[in-house]
Amino acid sequence: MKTLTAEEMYAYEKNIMNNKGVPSNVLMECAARATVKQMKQTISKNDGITVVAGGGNNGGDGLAVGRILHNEGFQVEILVIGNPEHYSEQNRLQQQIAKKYGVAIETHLEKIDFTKTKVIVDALFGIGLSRPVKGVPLQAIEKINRAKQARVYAIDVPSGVSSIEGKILGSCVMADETMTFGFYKHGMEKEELKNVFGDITVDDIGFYY
Ligand SMILES: NC(=O)C1=CN([C@@H]2O[C@H](COP(=O)(O)OP(=O)(O)OC[C@H]3O[C@@H](n4cnc5c(N)ncnc54)[C@H](O)[C@@H]3O)[C@@H](O)[C@H]2O)[C@@H](O)CC1
Ligand SMILES: [K+]
Repeated sequence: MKTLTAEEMYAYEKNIMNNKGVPSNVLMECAARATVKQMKQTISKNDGITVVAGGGNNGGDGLAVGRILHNEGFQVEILVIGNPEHYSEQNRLQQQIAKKYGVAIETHLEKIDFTKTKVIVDALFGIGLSRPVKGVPLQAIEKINRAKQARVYAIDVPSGVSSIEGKILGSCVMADETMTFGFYKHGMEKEELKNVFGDITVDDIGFYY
């Protein structure tokens, strides 16, 4: 399996954005729609869906997934974790859109009941993870992993897996499925990490360089 490191993936995305003129939010919408399409093969309308989003663009993907599913009649709640001062531009935009469509956005981990939700979307960290997870994000990862009744969909990579080093940085989400974009990410080629990613689907999200 050919995999790309975070650095190679950022360079690829940058080329598409700068040299082909495809805006970041277009890539994000395509990534989100690809994720929703994959999820709809296994989820049903009665399933409660909890999106756990970070403050970066991986969180932006999660927010877009949550908003699309909400608009299609699914029961969705979104938790956004992170310092509001550090939300990425795309993350802010996705929060604004989701709110305007009436999606419930929570920012306190303790307000979310992980023991009942049937579906969890892990959008805490993607290829931007650069150090071991601590504090509230770590608590969120632990809560996700304890929710055995839920099917866990990781966006791009399970949070806690470093696509820079191709390994787990301390602790990570154990996903049932991982939806990744463009290329497989460093770490996915490793046999010993197979149960971290679950079933992996790669979607080209429609753009080539
Ligand atoms: N237009 C784009 O750039 C696209 C981005 N995509 C998504 O964007 C993701 C990458 O987004 P970002 O570059 O914003 O990065 P992430 O969303 O993966 O990470 C966000 C932030 O977390 C911080 N961080 C790193 N390690 C941390 C830790 N241990 N604890 C707390 N904070 C930590 C970093 O400073 C980073 O700014 C991809 O994985 C993919 O899901 C996709 O939407 C495809 C298009
Ligand atoms: K993730």
